Amino acid sequence: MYRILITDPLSDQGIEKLLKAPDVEVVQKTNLTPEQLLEEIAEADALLVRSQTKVTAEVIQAGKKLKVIGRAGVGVDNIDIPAATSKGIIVVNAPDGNTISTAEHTFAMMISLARNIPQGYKSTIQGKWKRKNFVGVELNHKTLGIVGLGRIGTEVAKRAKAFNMKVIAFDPYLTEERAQKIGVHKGSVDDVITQSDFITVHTPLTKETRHLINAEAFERMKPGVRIINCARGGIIDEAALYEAIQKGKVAGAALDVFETEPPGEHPLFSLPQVIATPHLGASTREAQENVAQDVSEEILHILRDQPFKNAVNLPSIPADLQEKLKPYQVLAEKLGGFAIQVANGALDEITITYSGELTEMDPAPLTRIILKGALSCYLSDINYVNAPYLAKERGVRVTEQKVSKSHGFTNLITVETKTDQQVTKVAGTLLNGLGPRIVQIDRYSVDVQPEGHLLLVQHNDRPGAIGRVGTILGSHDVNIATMQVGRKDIGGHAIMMLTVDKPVEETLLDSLEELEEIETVTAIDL
Ligand SMILES: NC(=O)c1ccc[n+]([C@@H]2O[C@H](COP(=O)([O-])OP(=O)(O)OC[C@H]3O[C@@H](n4cnc5c(N)ncnc54)[C@H](O)[C@@H]3O)[C@@H](O)[C@H]2O)c1
Ligand SMILES: O=C(O)CC[C@@H](O)C(=O)O
Repeated sequence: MYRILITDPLSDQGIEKLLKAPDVEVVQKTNLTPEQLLEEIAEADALLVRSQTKVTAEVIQAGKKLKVIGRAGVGVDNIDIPAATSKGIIVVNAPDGNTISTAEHTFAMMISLARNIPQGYKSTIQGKWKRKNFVGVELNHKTLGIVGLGRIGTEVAKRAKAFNMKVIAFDPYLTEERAQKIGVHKGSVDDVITQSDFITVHTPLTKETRHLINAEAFERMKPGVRIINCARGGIIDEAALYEAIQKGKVAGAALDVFETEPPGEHPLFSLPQVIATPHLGASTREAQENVAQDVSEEILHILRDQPFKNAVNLPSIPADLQEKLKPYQVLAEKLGGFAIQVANGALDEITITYSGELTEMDPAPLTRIILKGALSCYLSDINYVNAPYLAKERGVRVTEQKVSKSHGFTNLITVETKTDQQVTKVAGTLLNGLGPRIVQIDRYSVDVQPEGHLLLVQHNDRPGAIGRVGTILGSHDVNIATMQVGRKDIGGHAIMMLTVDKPVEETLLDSLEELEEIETVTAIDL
């Protein structure tokens, strides 16, 4: 039974799938204090939040069983992503479900701002009739500058076109082709800042976007410009905005989000040119149902070990690629485990080479699996999410490459490990109908099923060596299931690769290493 803790208000229809799932217990507790949250999270397999709950490193650390954090919405700035990644916890969001609602809210704010609707409403219901105080401006033929032409920015642009506005957009990923398709002018931040009558921001809050709209930007704007922020507080410098409105440079601002939320008695609210809503962009019945539904499905998929798509801390893999890579998963994980166990010393570097048909696809997901297989020999709590992170944290350099030459195999994965003592190379393939095989250990060709308990014996090729190894195994009651021998020259260095029926004890390894012709013996468990 999976325990899913929900700590912000969510649509009941949206979480219906969770409520009905036979393998899930849903615990809904909103308005928890930080101490209560630490207590509740201890037993949870999944945490589901909106933007209110602050999922700090401390909360993540307290989530002993936590596998996934779901955010019913886009922005994940209330979740400590690096802390989740380092603990191997997947963070999923619902990026599409509230796009339209937020774009519509942005538009509602822009029209309200242009026509002084909130101010006019307030005055009218106070019994006044001050028509000349609330003369507005048309959107028709005005220039709208959009910073961030992602999902919401694009929907805002489309609506602006319907209002006959000229749209200039800046987004580092905007191509000329896409701009033309949407019907916007691709510009620089400077173009947006200097040419717009209305400016709306639709980026996440990042190091680059924090105070992107600041005092210096306000200086360069057209007099009478109007500003809208329905993305994240902090993209606009609120103190600079206050100054710019006071000076008459900015005619007004419509804010749905604030540097601190809730903003309390903010100085901006003393200005009649400022209109505000309490982070309502995504607050529609439809959006809340969509995001809760999307994220609930993702959480169920993750808990049940099924494919999922919107992980924030794991690259998403297109469905067709997932299908192609699926058969290689076992090979990749076993090969990683095998490679690390035959490598002596402290690991410095892993080079993974993909050959044959694997060169025709993006093998990056397999690299994560190989790293997971390798590092789980030393580290607990490792998974596909944190494997690359933990490798990097431990100073292990990981290189991924593709080469066409596959030594006669349809597909081949070679893992070369470099430690402070040696370089070791192992290669594996997926044999049609037969499953994964290890086919190379250093210079030697082998054909080993990477499964169960294995013994790699490095020795000098002398008559009787194989027999003596067999006798010692027998005397320790260890049955040999399969055995292969590889050598390059008669009487030279050779290897034996044995599959045995039970784990090999340290005392047995010592007895084998006492044999004169034996160089090293390595037990491998897969
Ligand atoms: N007010 C609300 O209730 C509400 C609701 C939903 C989303 N949001 C917020 O709206 C924002 C946009 O959401 P979205 O779904 O469109 O996200 P998105 O990821 O689809 O789009 C964001 C865009 O910003 C661009 N960008 C990033 N850094 C940039 C920079 N320095 N300069 C210019 N562009 C930059 C990206 O390339 C991307 O195209 C997010 O911050 C999200 O959290 C707010
Ligand atoms: O949960 C909310 O209503 C806010 C959502 C919004 O800020 C988001 O980033 O998706």
